[in-house]
Amino acid sequence: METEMEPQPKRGTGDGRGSTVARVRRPVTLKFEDVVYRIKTKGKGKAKQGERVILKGVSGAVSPGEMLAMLGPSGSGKTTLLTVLGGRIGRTRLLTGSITYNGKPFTNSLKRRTGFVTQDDVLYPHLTVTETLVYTALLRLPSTLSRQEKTARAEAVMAQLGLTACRSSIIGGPLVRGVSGGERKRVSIGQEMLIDPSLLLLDEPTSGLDSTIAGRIVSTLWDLTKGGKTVIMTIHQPSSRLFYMFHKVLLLSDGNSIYFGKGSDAMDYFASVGYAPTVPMNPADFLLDLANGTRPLH
Ligand SMILES: Nc1ncnc2c1ncn2[C@@H]1O[C@H](COP(=O)(O)OP(=O)(O)OP(=O)(O)O)[C@@H](O)[C@H]1O
Repeated sequence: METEMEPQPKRGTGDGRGSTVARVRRPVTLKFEDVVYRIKTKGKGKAKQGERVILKGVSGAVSPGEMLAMLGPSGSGKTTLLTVLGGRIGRTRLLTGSITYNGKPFTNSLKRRTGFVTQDDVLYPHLTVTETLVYTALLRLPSTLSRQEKTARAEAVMAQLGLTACRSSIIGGPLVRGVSGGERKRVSIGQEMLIDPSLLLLDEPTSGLDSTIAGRIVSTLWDLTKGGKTVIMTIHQPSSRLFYMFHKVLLLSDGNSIYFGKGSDAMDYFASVGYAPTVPMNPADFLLDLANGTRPLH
């Protein structure tokens, strides 16, 4: 049976986190073109069922070694697009356009190499960080690997994500205090890292975290791209430091893509079409103002 395991990452030095030097064995180039997604809506009373267009012809591409951030106001379609790109919405008449992974449609083999971190983590509050990752490894990794190999994989992921210091702390929840929000998010990312995904999608991995912790998480994800992973995330309001870490940015406004390209080119592009801030500002804030239909500072 084929396993999806990659070589173990080498342990890093310095901050206790491992550096991701293992290359992805089967990198993924994702291209999406003119993606339209509709949902069915209920009419009031005797009114017939209608449809609402959530994504209105969105296009883009992301290559191995790149991190794509999807930005936009609340309700603009970021999570929906992430879910579509993660192969979690089946092809029906309601989803049209072309979405290819290395030139092919989403397959079961790709599903095994795809990690998806949802916005709301589902973790057991009474398990420790180590228990959470070891149990996930035992459940998710192929039976061709021994228990010892699976445990070693969990250990490697903990080192890679800087979780060693809190390895014996419980996760916690609303009623019982446990690890911090940033650590908790890293445990969720770790659960997906166990399968060593070629394609990693994350819904709001920094929401609710302060900018320093958010920065650490995005840096960790940036490190992952160096091994050839393809990383896509939705993000609400990144600081300018984070914004410039993204290789590509997709700005959504009411289901329309109003910018797709390098983060570092976004300001020049909008200046060239007549939209430039009159004082220096965080480019992400500027783009969100534009996506909200507010011309900043006017
Ligand atoms: N299954 C569904 N049923 C009803 N409405 C839906 C469904 N899926 C998405 N929507 C609507 O589509 C729009 C886009 O939702 P989506 O969650 O993708 O936005 P978002 O940009 O991720 O928002 P947020 O930043 O608030 O998470 C919203 O208006 C949402 O209510």
